[in-house]
Amino acid sequence: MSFDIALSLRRGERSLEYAFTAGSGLTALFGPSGAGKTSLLDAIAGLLRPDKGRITVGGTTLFDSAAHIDVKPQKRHCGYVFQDLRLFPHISVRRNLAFGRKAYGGLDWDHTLDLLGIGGLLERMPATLSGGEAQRVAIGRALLSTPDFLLMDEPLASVDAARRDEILRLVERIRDEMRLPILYVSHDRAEVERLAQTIVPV
Ligand SMILES: Nc1ncnc2c1ncn2[C@@H]1O[C@H](COP(=O)(O)OP(=O)(O)OP(=O)(O)O)[C@@H](O)[C@H]1O
Repeated sequence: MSFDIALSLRRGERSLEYAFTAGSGLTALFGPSGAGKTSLLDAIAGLLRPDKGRITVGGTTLFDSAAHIDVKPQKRHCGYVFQDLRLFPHISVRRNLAFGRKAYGGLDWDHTLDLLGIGGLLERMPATLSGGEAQRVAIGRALLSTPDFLLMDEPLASVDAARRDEILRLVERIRDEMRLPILYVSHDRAEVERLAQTIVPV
């Protein structure tokens, strides 16, 4: 089982509830703006504490209020591609990618740069990148930390129509070659139907 989730959390006045299980491959969280997709990703990454419930990813329990389990964010081994990317603006692409990278036993650097087509961007600063380039660097940073699973929050949000298909094909390659559990947020039905093994309406 990739994801086994049953939890409730509060955001301001709102109470959000989630319950689903998903097998291997890519699982899409699909729903309108404000439905609570990002909040769930934050809870799985350990950035937001649920009121109660359970989060199990790839057989590892990350949070279980009944059993008093709450694994620290840095111990969850999660690659998170944020909706707003959050590249560090003051350091080069190379240093952004090196951040959090495993020194030994990590993903192969050259292969990852090749896969993402970002080898030529290493000395650039994030502010000089196009939306699609910045998106690929953010995905690269998440992958190079050699995560146990990936959280991707609308990775096509800052990508123009011409680059859309390129990033979609990239996500398909990551899904098929790396075989990580992936939780992928989108509000685009065609995108979700193309990519996902499991679709979870939120
Ligand atoms: N810091 C906060 N304080 C109070 N309410 C919040 C906060 N962050 C989010 N919310 C509310 O929680 C709900 C879920 O927000 P969330 O960002 O998870 O939705 P989403 O489905 O990811 O939306 P989008 O597709 O627009 O990114 C929304 O109603 C939002 O207004």
